[in-house]
Amino acid sequence: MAATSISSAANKLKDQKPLFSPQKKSSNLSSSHLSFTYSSNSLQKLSLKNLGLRSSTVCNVLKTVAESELVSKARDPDPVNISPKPTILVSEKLGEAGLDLLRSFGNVECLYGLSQDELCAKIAKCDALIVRSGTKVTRQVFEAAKGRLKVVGRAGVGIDNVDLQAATEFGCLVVNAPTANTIAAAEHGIALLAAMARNVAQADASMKAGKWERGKYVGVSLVGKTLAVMGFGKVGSEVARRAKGLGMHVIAHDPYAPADRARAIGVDLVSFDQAISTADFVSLHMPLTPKTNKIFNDDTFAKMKKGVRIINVARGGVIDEEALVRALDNGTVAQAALDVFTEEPPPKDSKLVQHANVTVTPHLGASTKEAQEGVAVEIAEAVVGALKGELSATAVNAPMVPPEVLSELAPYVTLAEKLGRLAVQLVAGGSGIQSVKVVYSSSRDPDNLDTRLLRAMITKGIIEPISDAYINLVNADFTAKQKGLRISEERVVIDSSPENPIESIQVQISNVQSKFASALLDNGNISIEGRVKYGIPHLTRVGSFGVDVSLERNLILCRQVDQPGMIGKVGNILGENNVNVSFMSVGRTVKRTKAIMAIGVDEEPDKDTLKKIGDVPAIEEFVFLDL
Ligand SMILES: NC(=O)C1=CN([C@@H]2O[C@H](COP(=O)(O)OP(=O)(O)OC[C@H]3O[C@@H](n4cnc5c(N)ncnc54)[C@H](O)[C@@H]3O)[C@@H](O)[C@H]2O)C=CC1
Ligand SMILES: O=C(O)C(=O)COP(=O)(O)O
Repeated sequence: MAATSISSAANKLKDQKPLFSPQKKSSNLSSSHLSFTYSSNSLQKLSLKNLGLRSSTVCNVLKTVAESELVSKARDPDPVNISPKPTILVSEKLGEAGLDLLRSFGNVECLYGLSQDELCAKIAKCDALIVRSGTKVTRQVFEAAKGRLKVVGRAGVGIDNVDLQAATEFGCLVVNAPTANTIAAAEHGIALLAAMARNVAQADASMKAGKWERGKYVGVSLVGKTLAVMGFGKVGSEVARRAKGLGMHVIAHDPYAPADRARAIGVDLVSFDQAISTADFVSLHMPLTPKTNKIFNDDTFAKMKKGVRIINVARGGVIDEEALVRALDNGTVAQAALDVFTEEPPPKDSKLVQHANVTVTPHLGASTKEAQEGVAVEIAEAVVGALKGELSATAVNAPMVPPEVLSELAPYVTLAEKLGRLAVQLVAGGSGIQSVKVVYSSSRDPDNLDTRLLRAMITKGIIEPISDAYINLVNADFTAKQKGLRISEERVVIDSSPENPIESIQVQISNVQSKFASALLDNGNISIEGRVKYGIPHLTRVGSFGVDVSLERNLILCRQVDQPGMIGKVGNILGENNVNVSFMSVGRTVKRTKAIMAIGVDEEPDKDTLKKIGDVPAIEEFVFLDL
C-alpha cells in the first residue's frame, strides 16, 4: 500500500455541502451555552454486548470481526457465498474436540496439504483459517483473501509461519494457542536431552541393524552438569524445572524474563555469553524473530565449551545449520538433538539430519494427544470468539486491553468513533488531513488510562468516511501511518468524579480549512468535543461554542445571528419537509451576537430542504453531518 496523505480522499466529502465558503476564522469569545432538548430517542443501552465485546477473558481486540464481516460481505463478489455461517478452513490436522466446536459455529472445511496456489485460490471464500506450523500464511494469502479473511488461528505457539505485518495491514486478526502445548514441548525437550546424552536413538538403530555395540554408545551423565536455557518463557521455564529435578545446575538467558520468576525455581538469569560459555548443555526456547534468526552461528559456537551438547525444540531458524555441521565436525559441539529445522521437512540429504552425532525428530514437540486436543480447543474458542466479534485472550497483532478496562470504556468507544466521523466531515474538501490532536480530560492518573482503543476508534471515524479502508484495532495505527496521518494524544487531569474514566474527549484537526468556520478554534484547528451522558455519547462543544446534543443520528450545525425566532424558522423548514428533529441545542458566545444550533435529525434532509435552511437570512453558515 503506497503512503498517501488523505487529502485526495477528503475530496469525497465535497458533496457534503451546502455550506458557506470555507474560511479560517478565529474567535476569542468565551462561550456559554443554552440547550433545549426537544425529544429524545429511547436511550440506547450501551453494553459490551452491543459493541460486540465480551468481558470474560483477558482480552484484546474489539469488534474487529463483526465490523469487517459487514465490509467483506459488501466486497464479496460471489452472491452464492453470502452464507449466514462463516466458513472456516482448517489446513492442518486438528484435534476432534476443536473441530466439533468449530462445526457448531460455522462451515468447516478440512483441506490438508494445500499448495500456496491452492490456498490462495480457496482463501477468498473463507472467513477464518486455522493452521499449525506447516502452512505458510504469506502476504499473497492475505492479498488473495480480498478482505474476507478475518482471523487466522495458529493452533500452537510459534507464529513465524504467518506474515504478521501483512495480516495487520489487511486488518486480519491473528490468534494463537499459546499454553496448551507448553508441557508437551518441555517434555520433548527433556526427552531429547536424555536420549542424546545416552545415545538412545543411535543405539536403537544399531540394534535393529542386528548389532550389539555396548562400547560404542557410552553416554554422559546429566546430574551436576550445567544446562543453559536460552529463552526463559513458558517452555523454557518448564524445561528448567524438570532439569532441576534431574539434578542439573540450570542457568538461563532471556533479556525479557523477570529475574524473580527465575529465582523462584532456582535458576540464575545470566548474559548470553555467560550462558553459552559455561553450559554443558544448551537448550533453545526462544521464538524465531529477525533478532534471533541464526543467533547460533560460527561465532557463538566458537564461544561455547568444547564438547557442548545442543537441544532445539524452538525453531530451526535460530541456528545457522551449516555452522552447526561445521561445529559438530570439528568437535566444538559434541552432539545435537533437533526437533525443528530451517526448512521443514529438511532436504533428504541434509548433512545435519544425517550426522552421526545428531538425534532428530520431525517437529514432534507439540505432538502428544493431550496437547493436540488442548490446542485444538484453545484455538477453536479463540477463532469462534473472534468471528463473533468477541475478545480474544490470545491475539498476536492487536493490543491487549483488559476486560475491566474495556467494560468501562465501552460508551467512550462509540463517542470516540463518532467524534472522528464528525471532525473529518468539518474539513473542507481538498484540505489534506495530516495532524490530529486528541485531548482526554479525566480525573484519572494518565498512567491509569488506557486510550489505545479510543485512539483506534477515532482513527476509524476519521479515515473510513473518506477512504475505502476499513479500520479496526488491528490496523488502525498502521493505516493512519500509511495515510500520513499523525495522531497525538494529550491527557488533561481534571478534578471530577473518579467513577468516570473520562470526562470529555476533544478531537482537533490541525492545518486544514473548515466547511464550518465556527468549528475553528483561535489556533486555527477544527475542534469538537464530546462526553458520555447516561451512557449516550453527546457532542458538547463545536469550536468555542458549547452545545449539548446526543450523537445518535445525523446532525445539522448552523451558525446564525443570535435573535429570537431562529429555532422556529429552521424547525418549521424541517417539519414541512418531513424531517423529524430528535434533539436541538443552541450555544452562543455572547448574547445577541452569534449562536450555533446543533440539530439532531432522524432523516437526511434533501438538497432543497438544506437550501431553504441556507436561505434563511440570519443563517450565516451551516453543514449537514452524517453520523
Ligand atoms: N517444537 C515444537 O513443537 C514446539 C515449539 N515451540 C517453540 O518454542 C518456543 C518457545 O515457546 P514458548 O515458551 O511457548 O514461548 P514464550 O513466548 O512463552 O517464550 C519465549 C521466550 O523467549 C524469550 N526471548 C525472546 N527473544 C529472546 C532472545 N533474543 N534471547 C533469549 N530469549 C529470548 C522471550 O522473552 C520469552 O520469554 C517458540 O519458538 C515456539 O514456537 C513451542 C511449542 C511446541
Ligand atoms: O506451537 C508451536 O510453536 C509448534 O512448533 C508446534 O507446531 P505444530 O503445531 O505441531 O506444527
